[in-house]
Amino acid sequence: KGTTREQRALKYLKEHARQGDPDSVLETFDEFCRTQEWAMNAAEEKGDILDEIVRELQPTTCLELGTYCGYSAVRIARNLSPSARLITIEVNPDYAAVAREVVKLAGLQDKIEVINLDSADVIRELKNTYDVTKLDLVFLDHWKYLYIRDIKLIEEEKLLKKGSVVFADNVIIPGAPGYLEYIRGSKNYKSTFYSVHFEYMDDMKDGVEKSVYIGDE
Ligand SMILES: O=C(NCCNC(=O)c1cc(-c2ccc(F)cc2)cc(O)c1O)c1cc(O)ncn1
Ligand SMILES: [Mg+2]
Repeated sequence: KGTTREQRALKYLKEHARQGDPDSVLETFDEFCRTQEWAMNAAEEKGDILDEIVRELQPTTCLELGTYCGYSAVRIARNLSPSARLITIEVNPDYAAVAREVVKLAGLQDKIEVINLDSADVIRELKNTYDVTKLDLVFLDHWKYLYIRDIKLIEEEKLLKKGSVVFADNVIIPGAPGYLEYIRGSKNYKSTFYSVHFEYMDDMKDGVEKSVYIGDE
């Protein structure tokens, strides 16, 4: 078939989800992944924990690494306060293009900015180019071996403040080499592990890690 899985998912969303309704977009995407084709969304149990973090933290500035089709970007942004925003970075141009459409379908284009660049290059520019002072929430969901590189870069750029939350997907499957040791071994974070099912697979276990920054500003 000439189409990619991501394009087929977008087509399904456009045909079955209610325009401007984030909840409908997410429900429809979950339905697609359970009935048509699996996709690597931070869904179900992972999404519920993400919802809980956003509702409790009420973050003003959020950063997501690894947009994919925009499922978690919509999941985060639907719970943000009016002036809050989410910057989400996706290195893959095909994924980024689909994500922009999904964000538009959800009616959240004023809250979400999808950037199709390498995460490290953007992190270095967040203060100067993207007008960011501090990050209240960071969601790590991109290439797993990059989690440790990028969290160190975020610390170097002094983008975290006391209470900032770093939430990492896939710390069991595929796993994030070096990340768990680093973040659990650091005196600057208080980390909690959540055992969750792998997205859309009731017989597979994954894990997510929530780390609260307690280091110096
Ligand atoms: O950004 C890029 N991947 C998304 C990172 N996310 C993941 O890799 C990811 C993978 C899995 C996963 C786990 C087990 C399995 F059998 C299949 C997939 C689950 C997840 O929840 C993820 O988040 C990317 C850009 C590119 O150009 N080429 C290549 N990959
Ligand atoms: Mg993931």
